[in-house]
Order: sequence, then C-alpha cells, then structure tokens
Amino acid sequence: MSTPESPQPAGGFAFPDTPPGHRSGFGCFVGRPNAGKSTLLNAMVGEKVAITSDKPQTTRRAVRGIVTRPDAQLVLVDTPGMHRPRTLLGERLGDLVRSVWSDVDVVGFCLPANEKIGPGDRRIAADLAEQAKGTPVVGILTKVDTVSREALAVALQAAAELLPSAEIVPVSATRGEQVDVLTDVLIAQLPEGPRFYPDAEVTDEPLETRISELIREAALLGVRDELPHSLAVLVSEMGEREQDPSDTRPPLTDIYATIYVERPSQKAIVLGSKGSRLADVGRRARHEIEALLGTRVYLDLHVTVAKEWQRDPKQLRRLGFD
Ligand SMILES: Nc1nc2c(ncn2[C@@H]2O[C@H](COP(=O)(O)OP(=O)(O)OP(=O)(O)O)[C@@H](O)[C@H]2O)c(=O)[nH]1
Repeated sequence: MSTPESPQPAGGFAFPDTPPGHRSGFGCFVGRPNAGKSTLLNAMVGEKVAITSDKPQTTRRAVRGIVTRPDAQLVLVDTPGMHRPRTLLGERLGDLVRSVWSDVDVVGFCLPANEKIGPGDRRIAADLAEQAKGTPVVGILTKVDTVSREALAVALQAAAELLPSAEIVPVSATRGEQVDVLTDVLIAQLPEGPRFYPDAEVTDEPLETRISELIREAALLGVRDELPHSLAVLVSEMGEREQDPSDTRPPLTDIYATIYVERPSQKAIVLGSKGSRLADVGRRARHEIEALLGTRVYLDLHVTVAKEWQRDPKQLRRLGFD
C-alpha cells in the first residue's frame, strides 16, 4: 500500500511551537462495514478525506484525517470495515486493521444506532479485547438521526452491555451532532505531545490516491451485487495544461485514469449504453476533483478488465494494495 501501515508521523518530524499541555496522537475507528466510519472521519476533519457509499466495504485504505485545534492534534486512521476474508484482498485488509489497533492511542468502535448489535460486532469486540490490549476504546453510536429517542435509549443500553468499560458517545455525522463532543472525548485519551502536521493539513494521502478514490466513489453510485468489490481505480497521468498567458480562465488539470473491473460483463455495466453511464461517472467525479484541486479538470476515464485482480498478488501490488 502507498500509505504507511503503522501510524507514524511523516518523516518523524514534530512541530516545536506547541503550547504547554498540548496533546497529540493517533486514533482509529473500527466497526463492521457500513457502520458510518468514513462519514464520521470526514465530519471530524471538516473536509472530505475518505469516500463514502451505501455499499459495504467501500473503504480500502488507511486514510489519515487530521484534526488540529489550538490545544491538540488528533490523527485519525480510517480502517476498512471488518468482515470475514473471502479473497486475498480481504485478508490483507484484515491484517492492516489489526496492525493499526496496537499502534494507536485510542480506538473508536462505531455501532450504528439503527441496527441491532450482531455477531460481527461481538467478534470485533472480542478481537479488540485480545489484540488492542491497553488501548482505550470509546463506543460511538452512529447515525442517531435515524432513530427515535426510545430506540436510541435501547441502542445505548446495548452498546454499554457490549463495551462495559467504555464511554459511549452518540453522534450524527451527517447532521454534525455531537461530533465536537466525540472529538473532545477522543482527545482526552491522547498523551501530551507536540503537533505532527502543519495546521492546514487534513490528510497525508497522495493527491493521486484521493483523486482515484473520488472516481471510485462516483463509479460505485448505482452499481449492485458483487460489482462494488470488483472496482479499482488508478490515475495513470496527471498534469496542468499549458495555458496562454492572455487566457484569464482558471488553470486546467488533465487527468487520465483507468477503472479496473474483473469481468467483461462488469465492463459493460460500468460503460452503460453507448458509454452513457461512464460519462455520468466522469461528470460526477470531475465536479468533486475540481473542488479538491481548485482548478478546472479534464478527466479521461478508461475501463479495463483485469481478471480476478482481487486474488492476484501481482495485480494487487499494481493497484496499490501492497
Ligand atoms: N442518516 C445518516 N446516515 C449516515 C450517517 N453516517 C453515515 N451514514 C450513511 O451510512 C452509509 C455508510 O457510511 P460510511 O461512512 O461509508 O460507512 P463505513 O463504515 O465507512 O463503511 P465501509 O467503508 O464499508 O467500512 C452511507 O450511506 C452514509 O451516508 C449519519 O450520521 N446519519
């Protein structure tokens, strides 16, 4: 993977000018697929650093979101949803999640308020108890805007039973409710220490990766069944186009990217009739990428079949899942 697997500050550099009592450290969210981890990460950071979708297992990378306040800096690592590994990719993602747990200062365990606690949650709780020994766990009841007060009380009770020694914080990431409270609770678990990243930095994911992810997010919209898991995106080329000095329009960035699928039938779905679906994906992604880069964007998307890439170590490496 292009992102370092154990959360250490880039280059080991620490900013010296932080006030006394300043806290800093790493946190991560765990929870089964679709628990709302990526949406929460974005809400806490205040910017889109992780893509989200209603398809489980959207997250494949350990994205770092960085929350900087005058008194603290919390670096959040976004981990993929836990699930039973069915493929080599699944296995690698599972290893990545577990390697993160022991390296962070606090773990936020996300439990959706609108779903009953199930065997998947119990397995994560047991794994955490075994493999994240000594790391404080905070229970996060997500999506509370989707349930009634009564249902919330029941969900709080169930979360407290699952995590008897953890503080439980109910939040709605989409409404921004209690997000600051959660930030306070997580920061309280960090040791005293200086900042690791400059104020304005919200993630250390490479730009190409963020762009690939925005394209994948757009491509995921409206696809069903096994296709979401078969999609991977790679930016092959990117650069600012030369512009005549008399041209007063904002600069234009050319981006060439490939969407990988596993079967010809999937390619047909991604393309749509006469390429119409791909054109929609391009439009949606371009809009998001323009917001990220602050330039105009020319986006060239190409769809290729990479047979069974999820099970092939060579292809996984090429697509950045080392
Ligand atoms: N109503 C509501 N929906 C939410 C909230 N948080 C997340 N969602 C929705 O829940 C779905 C899953 O959210 P994600 O943030 O992608 O979940 P995740 O846990 O990162 O999922 P994986 O990538 O599968 O691990 C998306 O459709 C979100 O829009 C919330 O606070 N309220």
